[in-house]
Amino acid sequence: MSHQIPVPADDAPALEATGLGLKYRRGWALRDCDFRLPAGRICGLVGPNGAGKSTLMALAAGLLPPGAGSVRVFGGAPGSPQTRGRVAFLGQDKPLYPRLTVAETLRAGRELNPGWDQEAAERIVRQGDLPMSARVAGLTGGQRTRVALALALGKRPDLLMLDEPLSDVDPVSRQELTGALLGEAVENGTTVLISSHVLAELDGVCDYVLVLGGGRVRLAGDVDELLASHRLVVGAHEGDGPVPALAGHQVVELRRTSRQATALIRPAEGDGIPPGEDGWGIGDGWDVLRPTLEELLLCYLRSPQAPALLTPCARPTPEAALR
Ligand SMILES: Nc1ncnc2c1ncn2[C@@H]1O[C@H](COP(=O)(O)OP(=O)(O)OP(=O)(O)O)[C@@H](O)[C@H]1O
Repeated sequence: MSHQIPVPADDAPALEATGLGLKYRRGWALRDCDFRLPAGRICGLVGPNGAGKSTLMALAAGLLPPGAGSVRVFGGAPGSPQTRGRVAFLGQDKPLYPRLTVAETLRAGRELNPGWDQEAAERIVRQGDLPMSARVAGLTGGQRTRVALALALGKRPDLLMLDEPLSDVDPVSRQELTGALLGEAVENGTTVLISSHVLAELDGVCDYVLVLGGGRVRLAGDVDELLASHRLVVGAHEGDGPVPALAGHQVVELRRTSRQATALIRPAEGDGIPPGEDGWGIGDGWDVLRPTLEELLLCYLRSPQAPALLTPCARPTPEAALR
């Protein structure tokens, strides 16, 4: 089926939040969140339980009104007629009608969504060997997830938000579905925001990350820029005192054994990337390694006190703050 990809009138980011917050009775679920997700990126949303990931997605989907600040979706208000058709959100509960068959579920998707892509939706269902005639009520949790994903992709959204979508899917199907999802996203220029606790699965998949902790943004930006502006350093060091080799750097995390210290560091000032691979000035006897995305994320998750870092493309524009 032909589908015209809506081209934004300007280069509005897929998501832009300024001072975004939401408070429940027990306290702030999300607070003072500033970040920007440019269109076309595959962004991993990471954080410990209760960090605010689902809350952020619900706000961006227009399911909850912000308690403070704002979030814009392609420059518009979440849930508004301007943005509703461009966004698909798959929450953790994956609501489907149990009495409908898979075919009837996809037909409902077609009737409700003007830009419906039947081929894409059927492809996802068929790859799981799911009979179109099967009733949703008789499907396993993983099979329901597949149907829910087919519905979300069939909508051909410009922004696809997936809240731990594959938690009940077996490892082989998980890998296959991730590949299919990304294939569709890259082909259509879809922006994807995907939350997951499986950090290894985000490596090689995401080109952007957003890390939340305690309802606040801890880390946000382009994966290559973030990896380039951090180093894992490993060297001999005894005792609990300061590690002289790390002076002049921002230490995100420092772990010690009796004879060795391992640290994730970044430049002390701003977000500058030291010039060249040997520009870190750590000194002889230390291994200076580029971290993997999983290592970088784990270090930030283990060190909630580390100062937040947003790469330049992840910072909201000054105009956004005035809206
Ligand atoms: N409906 C609600 N009523 C009251 N508090 C809520 C509600 N939903 C979420 N919260 C609280 O808001 C905070 C953020 O929750 P949220 O579900 O957004 O976190 P999360 O990062 O998605 O967690 P998880 O990884 O466990 O899914 C938590 O402290 C949670 O207890």
